[in-house]
Amino acid sequence: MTNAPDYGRAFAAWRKASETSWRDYTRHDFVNGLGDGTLPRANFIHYLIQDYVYLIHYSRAWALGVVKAETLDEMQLCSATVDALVNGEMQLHVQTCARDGISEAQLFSAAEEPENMAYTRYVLEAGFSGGFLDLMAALAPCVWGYGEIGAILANEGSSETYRKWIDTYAGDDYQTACVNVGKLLDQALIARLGDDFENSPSWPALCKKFETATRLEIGFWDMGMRGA
Ligand SMILES: Cc1ncc(CO)c(N)n1
Repeated sequence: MTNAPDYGRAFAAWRKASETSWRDYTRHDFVNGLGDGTLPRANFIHYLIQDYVYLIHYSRAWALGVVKAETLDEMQLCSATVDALVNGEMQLHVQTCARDGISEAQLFSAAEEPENMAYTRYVLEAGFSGGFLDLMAALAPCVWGYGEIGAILANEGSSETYRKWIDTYAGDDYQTACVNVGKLLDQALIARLGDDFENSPSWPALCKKFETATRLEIGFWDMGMRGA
């Protein structure tokens, strides 16, 4: 069993507060199928097309972080994340799909599954109606969950079939992004809620947003298992 990664204090606290959902997310059958190569290729491609659409809206939500930020550090983290998503992670999707004969135009215009729409619109709404921390609590399970899953599969995966996907999330660039998000979130929480942020009256509502987004990640994997 791989240990929890060290992405900081907020990560450890939120992860623990959502323990059961977090386990169901990071140890989902879809994840196991990526690790041992038993996930059917058709399910993977359907997932990847949906994930491309997901990342479009997820990038918009990080861009909203630039709007909601209150310090230059926060603006830098959010704008760097938009860059990493749009110019980095999404290339995996474009290249992998291109090898299966799916063009970028097809990816961009793919019909969005309800589970996909529910997740990204939930995150955007958390940002529209709330402050920077509300948005971050809803954005965080995506970043850190795939970081943890990448680390688990790099250690425990037994197949080469989905190696490129695994390496994207287990790799240094992505793991460094997880650590940087963790550092900045710890700072943002301390600046707004005080050093003892886990005991602030605002904390439970943030935990709830984190867990809701985690449940929506489980729904996203369920969608992937169901297939097209
Ligand atoms: C649904 C989902 N969650 C997290 C990530 C990681 O960025 C992703 N690409 N897709």
